[in-house]
Amino acid sequence: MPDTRKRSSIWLQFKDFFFVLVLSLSQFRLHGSTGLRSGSQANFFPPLEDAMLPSGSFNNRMALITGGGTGLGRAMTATLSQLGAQCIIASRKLDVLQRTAEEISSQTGNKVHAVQCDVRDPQAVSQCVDQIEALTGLPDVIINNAAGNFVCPSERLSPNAWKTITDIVLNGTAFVTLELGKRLIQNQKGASFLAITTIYAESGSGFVVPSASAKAGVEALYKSLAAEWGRYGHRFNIIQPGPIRTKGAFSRLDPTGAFEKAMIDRIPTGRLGTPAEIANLAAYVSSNYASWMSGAVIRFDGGEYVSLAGEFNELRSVTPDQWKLLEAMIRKTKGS
Ligand SMILES: CC/C=C\C/C=C\C=C\C(=O)SCCNC(=O)CCNC(=O)[C@H](O)C(C)(C)COP(=O)(O)OP(=O)(O)OC[C@H]1O[C@@H](n2cnc3c(N)ncnc32)[C@H](O)[C@@H]1OP(=O)(O)O
Ligand SMILES: NC(=O)C1=CN([C@@H]2O[C@H](COP(=O)(O)OP(=O)(O)OC[C@H]3O[C@@H](n4cnc5c(N)ncnc54)[C@H](OP(=O)(O)O)[C@@H]3O)[C@@H](O)[C@H]2O)C=CC1
Repeated sequence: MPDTRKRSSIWLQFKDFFFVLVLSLSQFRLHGSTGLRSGSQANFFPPLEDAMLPSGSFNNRMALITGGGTGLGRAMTATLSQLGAQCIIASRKLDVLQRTAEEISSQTGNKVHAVQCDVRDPQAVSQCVDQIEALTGLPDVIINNAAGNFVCPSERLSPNAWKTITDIVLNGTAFVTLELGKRLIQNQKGASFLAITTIYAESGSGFVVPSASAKAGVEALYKSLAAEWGRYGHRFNIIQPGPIRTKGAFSRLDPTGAFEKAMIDRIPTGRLGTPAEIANLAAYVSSNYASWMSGAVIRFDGGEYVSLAGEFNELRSVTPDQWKLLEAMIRKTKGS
């Protein structure tokens, strides 16, 4: 490469790096390391953080939460445990699971068990279910929450990148669901199955194509089993969350923090969701208060999906004075 082109390419790379750095620092200054930013209309929609169901709603019930050591799975575990459930949390990192289990158990007084399991491996899933049967018996509540994801242009995805995400999300959910489903059927015990997907499972989305494809598969799996396995006492439901700040999701989907403002601007309720809010919804769907709910797909996103979908929604930024002008122009039109 000639010297001048080499120098200009290095300068471009430096400029990109500098841009990302400035962006990240400005995000940090604005929001601190953990703070939530929100639009002014968020004042209308304050998040309630306390458990919604009556205490004891999950007494004598066993709940398995995959990916329960972190983020949303951790919040769901905390809520179910607070409501009386004995919880089992399962994922790859045993140290993380054990720390979460101890913290939640000590707060709620109800035992939380930590079981190591890579949901991509059907043999590991079967052994994990053996362990669960020995610890608590088969669960009454199963929440398939474990997932993997990162933003990446599809032309940069390797076959293994595709396989990794689809294995965790679609195959992992299928292995856990089928293994437990079969054993529950054999034992004539009913259960509530809940899958956590995402709003783009329905629309598809560029730059997260393996996740979108796998989550759509999970939704097909759960709707199909809702129809087939009701006769065995099983319910299957789906929650599609919009953006809720967790380290796992935001570090992989919005690494610089630049995307967050755009998300909040388009969410009609003016803010991100909170882990406690989705935990309350998951608890309700998994509880006997929802025993007539099966095959449901619940979008829980502050209105983000419809906001993205409506062709004219950008007109929100038109001011009252501009509307006067627009209306006058439209009224002046005669005929076609
Ligand atoms: C802002 C939020 C708004 C909305 C959110 C909406 C939806 C959110 C959905 C979610 O699911 S968020 C949850 C996110 N949480 C996680 O992803 C946690 C678990 N993730 C992981 O453990 C890793 O990130 C993992 C998914 C990559 C899996 O780790 P593992 O160790 O098994 O894989 P490897 O590191 O060996 O990678 C496998 C394969 O993928 C390629 N790869 C990894 N990262 C990237 C990347 N950023 N870009 C491109 N490719 C990547 C990696 O190179 C390997 O492929 P090769 O072997 O090199 O071909
Ligand atoms: N936060 C958000 O804005 C949104 C999240 N979601 C969904 O919510 C759920 C929770 O995500 P969130 O809490 O944000 O992110 P996290 O990264 O905190 O949670 C993902 C969990 O999955 C576990 N996991 C990953 N790979 C495997 C594996 N192979 N086997 C077993 N467990 C695994 C991880 O544990 P470990 O590393 O120990 O294996 C981790 O606890 C996911 O299904 C995600 O798709 C959907 C829409 C929006």
